[in-house]
Amino acid sequence: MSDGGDLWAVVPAAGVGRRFGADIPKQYLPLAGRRVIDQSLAVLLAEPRLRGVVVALDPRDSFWPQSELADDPRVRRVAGGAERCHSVLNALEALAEMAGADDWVLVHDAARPCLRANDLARMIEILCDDPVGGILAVPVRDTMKQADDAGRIDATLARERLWHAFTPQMFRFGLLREAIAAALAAGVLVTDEAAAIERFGRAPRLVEGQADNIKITRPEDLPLAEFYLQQQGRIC
Ligand SMILES: Nc1ccn([C@@H]2O[C@H](COP(=O)(O)OP(=O)(O)OP(=O)(O)O)[C@@H](O)[C@H]2O)c(=O)n1
Ligand SMILES: C[C@](O)(CO)[C@H](O)COP(=O)(O)O
Repeated sequence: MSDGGDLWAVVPAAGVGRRFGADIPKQYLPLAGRRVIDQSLAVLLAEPRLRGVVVALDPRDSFWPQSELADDPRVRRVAGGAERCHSVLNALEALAEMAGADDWVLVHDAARPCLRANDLARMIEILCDDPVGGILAVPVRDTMKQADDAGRIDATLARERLWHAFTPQMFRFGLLREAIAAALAAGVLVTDEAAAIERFGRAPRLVEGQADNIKITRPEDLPLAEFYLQQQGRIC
């Protein structure tokens, strides 16, 4: 990296895919000739500045050994935790043996296989000189409503300042490890890394990316991801 620090990745992949409802965890479903997780890892490992990846897996995971990247020397595995934030912290603790406090870490969901290499490269170039770090994100396009407890509209939000937070989310290793540990110690189960950084009074940068960097969450997301990967010419 331009400042002399190294770049690492953490991939949370220990989820069970409850909302997807498949008979195997969604990160192991077939997608465009590979598996979801291998699509996501392949984009990261193709980034020449990346030193290594720590993948957080369910300790009961029996699917990982079949991954085409399981034997890649740049990939280490660690046990995930009950929630995504626990999995990320476990991976950061494992990374502590290799990463310095000022190294950069980007956290990318295994369930986001459509990340574009040029979005990743541009995000790294923009953030590597940033004093805080930031996230890949997309501005909201629809009018956004806030619901009351009865399922009725109780506010229309000013959408000009609303963004969808995606991954990767990229921060300095020391700051990120401390921020997530502090959030968990306070009982705050942050759903993304930026929320932990915000709790520290820092303002992560929003880096606009492509809207096709979707997270595979529900069944209808898989054919959409297949279409997006076809559009990107990434069908194997
Ligand atoms: N305890 C957990 C939960 C989730 N994840 C990972 O975090 C990413 C985003 O999480 P999500 O889409 O919520 O995945 P699941 O938790 O599997 O989905 P669900 O909530 O529907 O069970 C996924 O790559 C998932 O594997 C993780 O590493 N550890
Ligand atoms: C990290 C994330 O993908 C950013 O949008 C999202 O918060 C993950 O949420 P999930 O409920 O763990 O899928």
